[in-house]
Amino acid sequence: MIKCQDLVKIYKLKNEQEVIALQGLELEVEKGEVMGIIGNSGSGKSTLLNLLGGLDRPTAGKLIVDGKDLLRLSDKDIVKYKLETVGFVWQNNARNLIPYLSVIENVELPMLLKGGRRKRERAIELLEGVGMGHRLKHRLDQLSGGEQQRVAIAIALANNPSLLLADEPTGSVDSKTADIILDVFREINRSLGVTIVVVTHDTELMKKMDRVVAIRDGRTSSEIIRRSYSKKFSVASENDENHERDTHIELAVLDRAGRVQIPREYLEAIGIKDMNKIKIQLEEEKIVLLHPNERKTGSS
Ligand SMILES: Nc1ncnc2c1ncn2[C@@H]1O[C@H](COP(=O)(O)OP(=O)(O)OP(=O)(O)O)[C@@H](O)[C@H]1O
Repeated sequence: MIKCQDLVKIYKLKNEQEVIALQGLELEVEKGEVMGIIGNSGSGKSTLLNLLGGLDRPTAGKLIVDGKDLLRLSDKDIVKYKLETVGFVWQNNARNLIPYLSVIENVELPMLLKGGRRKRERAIELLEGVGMGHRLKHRLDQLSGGEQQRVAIAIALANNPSLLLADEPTGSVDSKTADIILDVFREINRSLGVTIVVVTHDTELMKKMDRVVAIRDGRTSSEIIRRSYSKKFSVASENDENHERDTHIELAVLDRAGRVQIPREYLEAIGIKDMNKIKIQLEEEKIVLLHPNERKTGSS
């Protein structure tokens, strides 16, 4: 569904300076996955979401979504892509909903823009699907935060997108509401087969994703994969016991040049700080990383 290879995004600032927001990001997302993206502030999460959503263009690399090459699409095709292939749910509801329209009119609007038919029936169907069938005539300020998010999901689904992108969809609601929103995502994923990519800081939300990809400094650095999911897609071997702690495994991402990003905490645990070299040894079937002054292997 999504293939990013060596994806680069450089923002040019007015004073001629450049910001490298993504520097060779690698990511593949299967059709029908529910995937999370995590990362520190400034790591490039929103930049990635904007590129996936066709709101901004990559600087270099490869970005294919649903068979469309986003580096090569014409401006006209990008408009079509935004209307037909992707749906967005933002944290900020002012961005999701038009305040002076009713709930049902908000859901009808994207269909109107696309020139679709059966708008009213489909809008009702969608709103019932997200548990908002009883609030059709309400306006934005008459809904709770969680209700607004559910309407936002219905709007995002209006034109039957194959990809749903959500930026911190539970960022401004309590944990119970966050749970309900996540259930809505799961349900639409199951019933409509929509691929869902969610940027989140919410650790509870992360636990419920098939896969969570961590971005560090504009690169994919590691992946946390649910065991049931890893079995389904055979991405990792395992000798597991069905223990709560064991339901996820973490894999570091290895790019085609053989680069791996090692989490700072791991480096600091072996005394590596402000250094640009590390000792690397091959031991039987293991690659061991050591402090440059370490003489014999043992800790890594
Ligand atoms: N329009 C822009 N112009 C210039 N620089 C930008 C622009 N948008 C983002 N950046 C920079 O690109 C880098 C990545 O930003 P991005 O917003 O993608 O990070 P993020 O991981 O989403 O952060 P946060 O969690 O704080 O939203 C940052 O250094 C940011 O300052």
